[in-house]
Amino acid sequence: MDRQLDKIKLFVGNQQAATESPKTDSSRQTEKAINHTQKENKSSITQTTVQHLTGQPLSYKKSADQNLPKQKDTHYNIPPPIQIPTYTGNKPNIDYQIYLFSSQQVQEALAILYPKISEICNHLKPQRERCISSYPYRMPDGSCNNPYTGVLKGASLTAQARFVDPEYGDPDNLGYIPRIYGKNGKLTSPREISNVVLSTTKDFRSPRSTRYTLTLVHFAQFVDHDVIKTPATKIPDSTPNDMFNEQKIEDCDEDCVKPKEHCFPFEIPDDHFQNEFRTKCMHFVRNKPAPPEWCLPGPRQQLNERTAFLDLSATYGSSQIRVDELRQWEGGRLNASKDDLLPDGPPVGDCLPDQVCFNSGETFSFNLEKYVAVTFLILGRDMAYGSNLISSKTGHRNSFSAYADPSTLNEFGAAAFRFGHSLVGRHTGSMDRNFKIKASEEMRRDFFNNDKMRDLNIYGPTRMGRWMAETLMRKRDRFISDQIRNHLFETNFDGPSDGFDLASLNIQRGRDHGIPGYNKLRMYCGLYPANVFNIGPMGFRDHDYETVKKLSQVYSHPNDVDLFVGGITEKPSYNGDILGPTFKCLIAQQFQRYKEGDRFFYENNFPKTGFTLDQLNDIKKQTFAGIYCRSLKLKTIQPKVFEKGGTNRRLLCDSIPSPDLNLWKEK
Ligand code: HEM
Ligand SMILES: [Ca+2]
Repeated sequence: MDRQLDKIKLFVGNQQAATESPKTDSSRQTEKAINHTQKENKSSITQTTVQHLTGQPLSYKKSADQNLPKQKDTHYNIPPPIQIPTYTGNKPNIDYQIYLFSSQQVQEALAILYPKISEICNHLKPQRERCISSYPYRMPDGSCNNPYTGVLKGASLTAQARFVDPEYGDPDNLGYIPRIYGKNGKLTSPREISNVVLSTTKDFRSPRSTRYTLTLVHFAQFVDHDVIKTPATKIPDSTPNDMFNEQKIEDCDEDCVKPKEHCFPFEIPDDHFQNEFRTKCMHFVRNKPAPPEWCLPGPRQQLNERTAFLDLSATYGSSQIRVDELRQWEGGRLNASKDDLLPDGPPVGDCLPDQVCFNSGETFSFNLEKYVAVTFLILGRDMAYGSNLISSKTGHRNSFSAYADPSTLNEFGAAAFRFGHSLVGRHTGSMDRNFKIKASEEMRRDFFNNDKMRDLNIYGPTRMGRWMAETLMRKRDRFISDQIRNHLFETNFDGPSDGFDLASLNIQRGRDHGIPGYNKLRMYCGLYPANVFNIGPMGFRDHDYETVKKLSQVYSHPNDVDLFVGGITEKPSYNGDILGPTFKCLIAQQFQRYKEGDRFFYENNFPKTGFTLDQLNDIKKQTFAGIYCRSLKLKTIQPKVFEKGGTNRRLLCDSIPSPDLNLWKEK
């Protein structure tokens, strides 16, 4: 560890620390390499990049000559599903093979040095672990999945990709200023948009789906946490001996007009948020900028802390350190507490100050997942087939392409896959073994609170699992439950609300990331953009009249409509579908990339890294219901847990297939 610290000090220019430490051959080599690169690279990094990368704030006041983001040529062609990476053109003259930093070093260095990315950018272009293409397993940080065209494709701590170029608010479109201007001036406050377009009332709440259960909602959330986690900007601790500590930024709600560096607060109109706890300005911290590809000048990008691959990194962690921490080191098992819950962890997780937090890669662990099943339901039959996402019933099928880029896309994480926020209801509940309600409470008491998971008498995973499998989710529509739209992270349960609004955060997050308007992404998908606020052929073809009227109250031009708002308010493509066409297109393309960009995708027939035919066919027999039975120790469950009704009646768990572990015995 000490040696690693020394190397990291070296990155920040702490020469004294570097000379005092005992040097190994490799650290000498690294030092030499860094000096060499510094010389080589000086000319290729412009002043603009450095300013951009250090996140220098500019005033948010619009200058007189500030032009609106330039409109690019519109096109109606459906783009090719996979973008060929452009790794050839601008590659600076650096021998990347020299940099054999481990993923741990990369993580530690990034943690210390943010937001001073410019300083590390030249040094950290790691060839993480040396790639051996015959190594049969995934690397914990996702590196080396593609040893042919990019060893870091899809790896944790790389920049999120994009469908289309970002549109920020500063004249050079570099991202000092988030997207704050629309066609006719400043964009409306996210909270106002949320109040007008996305709110429920006491008398009107989103209707329930007639088919899909809450298991689908929270499994989709689990998938989301496997493929993306975008870190917020934090202040590195200035104490020289405690460089690993980062401080959360807490005071972003002081000034909405001239916000502090890294802050992007938004105005709150006259509503119940204005009370003794809150000012007129909602706290919001910008997400961390990511080192751009090859450290070349370019607009601000955002990081992904998770591996983009569907590799259960939410359970196992996205780095070697996390994986090692979570293992029992006996019998190939993960750590667990005595009740088979996750093990207790340090008080740094997402839990209340007086609670014992759980320790996991992310969240409660399942062992074998069928991601494909859920994409099928979310995307609908047409899109799932069209995007090569359907698995055959038996047998191998190669889908890997060395040119596919599996990185999670910014528009997917900041907008499209947040569609799940519309499916969330109002309660957390539990059911007894007869699937009768045992208890239920408003969800607002449960944010960061793990009491219900630990309460094995009334709630606990088993009873909550039954409740999720039996309870229908809300329809995906423009109504977001007041539990997350007014009471997110609330602490003052009985007095005036001091909660957040998740819908506003989604809108503001899109602007923080420079996500262009809804129309831009429609055009990317080959769909007609809306030019006027009506539902005719020139207008919002995929919306209903009432919704378009509301959009026109808060946006002065259709091009201004935020992607999250435009997508979440679309009508479903077909009767019975969950999504409308725009989110369907973006999510389908993302999942196609996850599949085709993953050398370890379970159906691939590659010697050494693939499953044998018997193993694969056995995996294909498994269902999520089986995982429910075994993980939650259930007696009965319906065979399709994401759905309810029809012929999908509850069965004894004994009749649901279990994996044959003999197939995995080393011979
Ligand atoms: C009660 C349920 C949920 C709560 C309380 C919740 C809360 C949150 C919060 C607080 C954020 C960060 C907002 C920001 O500042 O940008 C977030 C992000 C996100 N949520 Fe949810 N969410 C829930 C359910 C879901 C579901 C069901 C899905 C998907 C099906 C989903 C998908 C996402 C995605 C993709 C992100 C972006 C993640 C990232 O970039 O790090 N969420 N959610
Ligand atoms: Ca992952």
